[in-house]
Amino acid sequence: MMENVEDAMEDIQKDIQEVSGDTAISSANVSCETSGVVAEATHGIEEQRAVIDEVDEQIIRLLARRFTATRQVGLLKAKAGFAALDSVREEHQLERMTVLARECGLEEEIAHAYRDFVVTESKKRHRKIAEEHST
Ligand SMILES: O=C(O)C(=O)C[C@]1(C(=O)O)C=C[C@@H](O)C=C1
Repeated sequence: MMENVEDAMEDIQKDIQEVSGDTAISSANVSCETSGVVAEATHGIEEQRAVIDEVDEQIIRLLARRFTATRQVGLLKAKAGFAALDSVREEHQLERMTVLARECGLEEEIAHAYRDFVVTESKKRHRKIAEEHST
């Protein structure tokens, strides 16, 4: 009887060892998987940030070019006494940018927000140029 109890205890201890060993192995696997996901995410984010930096640089260069062109338009408008706003031109721009956004898979509201920003800023500058021109 005593032997049986001892045998039973031994079996239980072996079971505990097996279970805790398995748990250690599976938690090791989980932490290995987790570090793989973290490494992949870190690498992927770095790659995309390089793309973002390149795009931002191009956008700033293009914006500088656009504002140089609109400044010339502003000067010509001021000389000729034309208004800063040309609503027909703005309507065409809106239609064109809506089509472009759709073609590129860009949300229309982003294209419209961009257009609103640049056109509003360029009109502010036109008005300032006109003021300077009249004084
Ligand atoms: O095309 C013009 O007439 C401009 O003055 C340029 C611009 C623009 O920034 O694109 C700005 C104001 C006008 O209402 C329309 C367009």
